[in-house]
Amino acid sequence: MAPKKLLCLPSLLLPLLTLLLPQADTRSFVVDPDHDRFLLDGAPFRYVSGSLHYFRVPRVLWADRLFKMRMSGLNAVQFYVPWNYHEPEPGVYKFNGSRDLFAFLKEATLANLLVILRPGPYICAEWEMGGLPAWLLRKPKIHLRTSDPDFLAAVDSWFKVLLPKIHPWLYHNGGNIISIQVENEYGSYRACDMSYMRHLAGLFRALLGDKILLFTTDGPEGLKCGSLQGLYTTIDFGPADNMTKIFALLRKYEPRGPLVNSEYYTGWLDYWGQNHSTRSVPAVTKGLENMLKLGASVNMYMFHGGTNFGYWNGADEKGRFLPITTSYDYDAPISEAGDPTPKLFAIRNVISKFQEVPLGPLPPPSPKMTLGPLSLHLDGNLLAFLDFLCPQGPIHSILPMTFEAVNQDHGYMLYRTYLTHTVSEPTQFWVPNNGVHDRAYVMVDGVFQGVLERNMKRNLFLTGKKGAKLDVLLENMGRLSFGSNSSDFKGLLEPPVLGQTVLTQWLMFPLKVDNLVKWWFPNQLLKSSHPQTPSGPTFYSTTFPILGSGGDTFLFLPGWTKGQVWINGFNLGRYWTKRGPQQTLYVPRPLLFPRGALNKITLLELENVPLQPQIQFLDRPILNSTMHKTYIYSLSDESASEPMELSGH
Ligand SMILES: CCCCNC(=S)N1C[C@H](O)[C@@H](O)[C@@H](O)[C@H]1CO
Repeated sequence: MAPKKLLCLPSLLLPLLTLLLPQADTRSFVVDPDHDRFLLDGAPFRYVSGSLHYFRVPRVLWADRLFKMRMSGLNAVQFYVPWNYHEPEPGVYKFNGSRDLFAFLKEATLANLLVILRPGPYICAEWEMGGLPAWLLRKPKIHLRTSDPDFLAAVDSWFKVLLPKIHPWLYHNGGNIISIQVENEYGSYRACDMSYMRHLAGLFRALLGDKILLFTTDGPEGLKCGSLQGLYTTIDFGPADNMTKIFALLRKYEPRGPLVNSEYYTGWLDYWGQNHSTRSVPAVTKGLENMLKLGASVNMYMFHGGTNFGYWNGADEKGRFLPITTSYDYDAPISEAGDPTPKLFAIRNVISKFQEVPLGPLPPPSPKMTLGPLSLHLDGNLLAFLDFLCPQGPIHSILPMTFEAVNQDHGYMLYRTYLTHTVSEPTQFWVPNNGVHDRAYVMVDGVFQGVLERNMKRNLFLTGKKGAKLDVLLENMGRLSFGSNSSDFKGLLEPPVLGQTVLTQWLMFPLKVDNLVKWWFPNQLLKSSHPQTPSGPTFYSTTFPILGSGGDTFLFLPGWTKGQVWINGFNLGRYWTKRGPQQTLYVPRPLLFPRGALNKITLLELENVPLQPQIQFLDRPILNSTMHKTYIYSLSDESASEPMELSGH
């Protein structure tokens, strides 16, 4: 829906008003190379922008977050468009509800914020597969982010749907989008395929016209392969980097025009199993002030981080596979729960030295709610619900198949085989070539045997009788979102080995866990009386009313190990209490039914539950639990069963 023109005014007023308002054909946002600045409608302009990802914030909270950004003194908001969030299957497009990109654009307009749009196709962002759809990997030999014809065909098809919808929102067409980024830090990717970048630039020009400012963003080391003639070159760096040196390097690629830092890091991302990341207020504000003094335009990454709900977190590879946490708080100026922080007020103070900030106070932190402890009851082992989790039945194959090969993009898949001989002595069970992507929960005849984990836990020992059922639940912990030199396929990538026997003849059960939680459990009048061995993948739940008017809250799962949480059918994301550093999950108030109605919480605990299966809702987050162990896997030792513990407290 294009922005509404002023067509509803009485006809006598319209001619007068249109004389006063800048007309679409006089609206412009351009580079002024003679004065190293931007011009907005012909007047000198510098943007002070912040990143907020609509796909990490419930739609009902978009206006609140954008208002707080405006009140912080920002005049623009920068955000990505994740391709996989909007095209879940080839040719199936979703722009409704929490995916309504155009409603978000309208909210940004209402907040009086200009927009810097970054539609990819790759976005990184610690998002699942960097925003690329997993269904691309159904062609296993595809070369992502290159001029591979299969990749370009999918990219063209997507952008021929998206970019015409963006066109009316361009600033010179009456919208609020002032610039658009092509790809994302392409110079950090190994391919350096300039025909790919030229293809994208041509496609963007063909679909968006020749007036919109197109740009690239790269780190200092990526400018060579990331920049392209005809696209304005911008750079990204953080508070600890040498601004003078980096901007001097940028000038080699963009000798004239405004200096632009498209990602000034106000904080940083968190990985499960690593300590919580922070960036100090003085360091962030000092760097910001130095850039503003130079007249640079700056986008702060992130200004509000939000949450990786569901299965949407990505991962990095730094010596080993590192999944990103559910919280994307990022130590950003606006906290994950939407609260202004001291960092926000310090940044607002810096901005006020250079340009007007809106008068009036920032809204106070939102009301918070505490509740509990609440006891959860056992619904049953995951295996007890297999018929409902995989209604179409299993797929049979001699060798195990990947998630992508069976069209299961996210979540969980059960692999089942039957022992062809009895193993009476504890016998090593492992998957060659680090082939568990990413975590496996192993059962024999329904009895939990333990966990295998990519890079971290390569084998376990088990016994079993001939004909026993060997079940391996595979968890996809999120596909690599950065720097991956190969496609991150998920599942059992190799046939497992038991002792000296390569196990073949597998049944694959792609599991629709969200459907079970949303549609089957709520209709269960009587509690299912499944045989209970409360260990391994197991569902627990309870219902609860909120007290008073409720508020934002933080789910705390003391003693639980690792799993997934749903509240009223909404997939809140992963928890991993045992590994940290995140110990709580943000629960936005709008997810909870008001007083008088019952809310339902369901947990899928993958390993072991506490003696008291209880949960609590706290009024504050715990994101920085000191890591009790720093794990490292000795890459040389293929059969190492346990990672070495580098430090214990
Ligand atoms: C560990 C390096 C992860 C690579 N990502 C980097 S450098 N970043 C640049 C990237 O463009 C952005 O999307 C974010 O991913 C950001 C980190 O938050």
